[in-house]
Amino acid sequence: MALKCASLWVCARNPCSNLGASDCGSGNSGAALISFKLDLEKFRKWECCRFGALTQQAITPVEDEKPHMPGVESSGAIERTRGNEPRGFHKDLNLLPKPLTANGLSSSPSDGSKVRVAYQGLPGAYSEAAALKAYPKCETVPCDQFEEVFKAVELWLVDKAVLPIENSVGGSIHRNYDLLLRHRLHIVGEVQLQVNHCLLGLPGTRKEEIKSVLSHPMALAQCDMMLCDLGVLRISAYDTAGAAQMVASTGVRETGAIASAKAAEIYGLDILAEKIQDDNDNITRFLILAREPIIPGTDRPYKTSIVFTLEEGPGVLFKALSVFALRSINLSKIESRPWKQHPLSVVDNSNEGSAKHFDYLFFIDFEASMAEPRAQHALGHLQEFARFLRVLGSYPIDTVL
Ligand SMILES: O=C(O)C(=O)C[C@]1(C(=O)O)C=C[C@@H](O)C=C1
Repeated sequence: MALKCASLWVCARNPCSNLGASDCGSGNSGAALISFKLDLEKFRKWECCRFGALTQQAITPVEDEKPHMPGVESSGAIERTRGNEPRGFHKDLNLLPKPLTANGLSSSPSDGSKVRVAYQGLPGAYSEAAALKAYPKCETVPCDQFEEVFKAVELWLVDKAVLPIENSVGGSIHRNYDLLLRHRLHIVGEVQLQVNHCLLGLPGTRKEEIKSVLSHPMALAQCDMMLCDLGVLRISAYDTAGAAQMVASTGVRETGAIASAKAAEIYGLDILAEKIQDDNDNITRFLILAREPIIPGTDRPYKTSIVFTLEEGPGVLFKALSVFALRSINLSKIESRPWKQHPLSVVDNSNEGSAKHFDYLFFIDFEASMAEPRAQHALGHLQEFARFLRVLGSYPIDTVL
């Protein structure tokens, strides 16, 4: 039976409606949210639970719908997209795709001929490279803000979104953890990307002339040592490619940008220094999001991402994590975020007065597929401690850099 699971939500103990709409979904009324007791049998059979207006519309079949699995089908995706122009070729910037803005979100969606993948930033951003690693033939759609990346998928303007979630040097991108919870998209894949930063400047500039450097805060943090050595002023930009474009358009020789070699090519800048990140192994992990979850298999290594909250009490987190240890399931990531709808608990202790505790959401990635009984049992067990539990996605691990 080929069932398509439109959404996999599990709300334990507290019904979703108690969490507030923004914790459970994207501003739709509580009626759009379904809470159900985790039924392992149904879970096993991938019983379908559908809700939300968007999922009722027909999906236009698209070419190359499956994420590209590096090493499984073909490789060299990013190189193929670089084109044949000689380095330094100065393209007409007006011909580049314009980022989506909140207004632009009302324009018509894909014609169905290609997978359209939204990302935050301008052409030449690392997020675009991540989209092309996952879908080598996709049409990439730049967006101004992360929020617009989510909206572009929710409003059917694109098929998928690519979102940076953590970096091996800079750590987690907290804003994107919060957005994952606020929206109802599903994680359908991940991309690990080696990020090699370059210092870019106007053509003919020498590195010693640079007095200030523009880039995304993550990129500035990843190149901290080099920036300290240069003794330059750091200026934040929305994305690395946007920083390169700004340097190209303002034409100030003393201002450089940290961005990719591809951004140098697109915006006609010189590469003044290469591989300037503090750690040579500078890897950013991106998530691929879609309106519908994929049906997980067991044919290759899978990862499952969940978010939950716990009751207050000694050892509760220890018990929650033990559900994975007991089944030899490896955890690859744990992140805690303030539970914004419920930031503080007041606990009355008659001897010592009342105490306030912060309430947290725990995001966990574990290395098992939801198609495996051990993963289903672990979540059934976790439900005994969790006040709220949601599966964000079960998807193939990206094993090729
Ligand atoms: O600015 C870009 O090029 C991005 O794709 C964003 C981003 C990030 O958010 O971490 C992605 C990869 C690098 O770690 C630096 C910046």
